[in-house]
Amino acid sequence: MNAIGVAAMAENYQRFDPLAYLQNNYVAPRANFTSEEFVVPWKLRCLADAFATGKITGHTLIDIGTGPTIYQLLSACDYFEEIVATDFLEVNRTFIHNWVHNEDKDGFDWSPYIQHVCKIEGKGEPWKEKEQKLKKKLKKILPIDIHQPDPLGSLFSQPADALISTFCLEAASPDRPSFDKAFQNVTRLLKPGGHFLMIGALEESFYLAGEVKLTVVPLSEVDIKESFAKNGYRIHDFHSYKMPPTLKIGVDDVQGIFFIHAQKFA
Ligand SMILES: C[S@@+](CC[C@H](N)C(=O)[O-])C[C@H]1O[C@@H](n2cnc3c(N)ncnc32)[C@H](O)[C@@H]1O
Ligand SMILES: O=[N+]([O-])c1ccc2c(c1)CN[C@@H](CO)C2
Repeated sequence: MNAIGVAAMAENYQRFDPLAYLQNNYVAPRANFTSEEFVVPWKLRCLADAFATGKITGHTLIDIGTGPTIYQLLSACDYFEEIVATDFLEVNRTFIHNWVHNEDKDGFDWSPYIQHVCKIEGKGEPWKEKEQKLKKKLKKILPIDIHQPDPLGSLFSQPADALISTFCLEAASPDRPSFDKAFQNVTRLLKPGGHFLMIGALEESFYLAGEVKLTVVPLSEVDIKESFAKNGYRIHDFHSYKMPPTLKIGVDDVQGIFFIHAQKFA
């Protein structure tokens, strides 16, 4: 592991501003719910369709690098008893805690996301019911460091039934070797036969989150498929989204987004 690069990354993340990050990525123009040509509905569709297969289910789902967002858990909450959110930064863990416990006076309005997911899931579920269900299942919000051999430390003994991770590994690693090592580290958190859903950035080298500019490991579609294959996964599904010029708004240099559904060999 590139200890100096990882330490520099950790230092940089101390200036990560959750609200700025949310403003950059989770409000218009990127969060336009009128068409799946926009990136956020595209991401929600990928997740809703993956869980609708019913193949991804169990007791515990761990979200690796939750950040200040919960959209990635909305379709999962019908299929797991317990959802574990994790993040490197206390400011993000507190952000999620405040949302779960309705203490988020200066929080973020996730209702358009919850309403959209209820609509595309087509079960006629009232959005406030889904919101309450997720809050009830989000039982743990833990510190994590993907560069540690045991990312959750002693906080988590038995492997999880499934993992989800969105924009974390490539955005938290200083270089490709560190990314590959982090991939191995998080794979240890998943039981054999468990499913892993990942959403991430394609060919991105930086992103902004307030005053700070974070470096990102540029990944191609081949890179990410290779990472899963060489770490003992079978790829069930892969989709990619090309970022339209209208959504290239200066907050990063992302070229596209990938969605992958993989299963760890038993
Ligand atoms: C680009 S954000 C992704 C947030 C959210 N999952 C989403 O979909 O927008 C990257 C996240 O990785 C977290 N992170 C940074 N370094 C990390 C590390 N060493 N281990 C785990 N997470 C880390 C950051 O705190 C941040 O929340
Ligand atoms: O278009 N989006 O919906 C979207 C959402 C989150 C993020 C990006 C794009 C690109 N940058 C990553 C950080 O590496 C975070």
